Amino acid sequence: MSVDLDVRNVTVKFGGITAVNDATVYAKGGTITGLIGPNGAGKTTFFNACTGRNRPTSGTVQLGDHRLDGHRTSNRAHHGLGRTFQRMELFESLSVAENVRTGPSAHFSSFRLLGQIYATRKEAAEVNRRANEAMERCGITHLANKTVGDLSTGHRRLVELARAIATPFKFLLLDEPSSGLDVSETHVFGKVLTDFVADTGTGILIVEHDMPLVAEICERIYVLDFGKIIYEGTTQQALHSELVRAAYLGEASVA
Ligand SMILES: Nc1ncnc2c1ncn2[C@@H]1O[C@H](COP(=O)(O)OP(=O)(O)OP(=O)(O)O)[C@@H](O)[C@H]1O
Repeated sequence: MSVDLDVRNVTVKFGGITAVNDATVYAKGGTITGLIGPNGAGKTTFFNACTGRNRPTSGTVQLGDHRLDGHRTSNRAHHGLGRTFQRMELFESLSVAENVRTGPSAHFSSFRLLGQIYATRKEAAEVNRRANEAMERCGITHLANKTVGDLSTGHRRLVELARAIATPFKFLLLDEPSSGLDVSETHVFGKVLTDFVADTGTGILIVEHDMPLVAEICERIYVLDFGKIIYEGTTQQALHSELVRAAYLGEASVA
């Protein structure tokens, strides 16, 4: 079942800086929504406000029927809000399969009173099943036993994505997930995302600087500039908006 992410009037301040200013974003489940904007516009801060990593001075965050604001980060993940980070946070010395399994394994253990200690056999089998399916979806099954520290950036990005999609999240926030990929790797990455969303109904809100990828995969786009949402519309509308071009896309925009 798809759930929507409904974030309203979020403001985040760091001392005298207003990093996010009264931002409202509605991202529909089962689709990919883009959040774009220049460096320093407040995109990561907005994600952190959604996941509870920082404390907004105002605003609400709702996932489906659940109000998440006021909850700790772990509780928000428990309710199905997942994220990836701009800088990959993988376990370098573990294998690809072990890295991917940490996602669902940590998620399931958060539902148990005694945490990691008493995983049932059924649960371990489900973790394996999910990890194998995610690795297959991401085309990295052949790398399952390789050490992550030995992989290329492109493969590491796919491991990170596999870990996120192996976890039973209802909605994913992806922070510049294609950073460091070449053009053909980015195309493959985009296809994995669109297939995943279409097959599972999971919603994605993606922060991305790669405009061809945004144009290819996003249904709607929000544009942040100096902490404010300055534009919201379909991807085609956004790419042809004078306001968006002036604020962000400049001359090097995609048609
Ligand atoms: N912990 C912090 N303390 C103080 N200022 C911060 C903090 N985090 C972010 N900022 C400031 O808030 C503003 C928004 O930063 P943020 O990282 O959210 O932008 P961004 O759009 O994600 O940028 P980029 O595209 O470069 O990742 C910037 O001016 C940044 O310097």
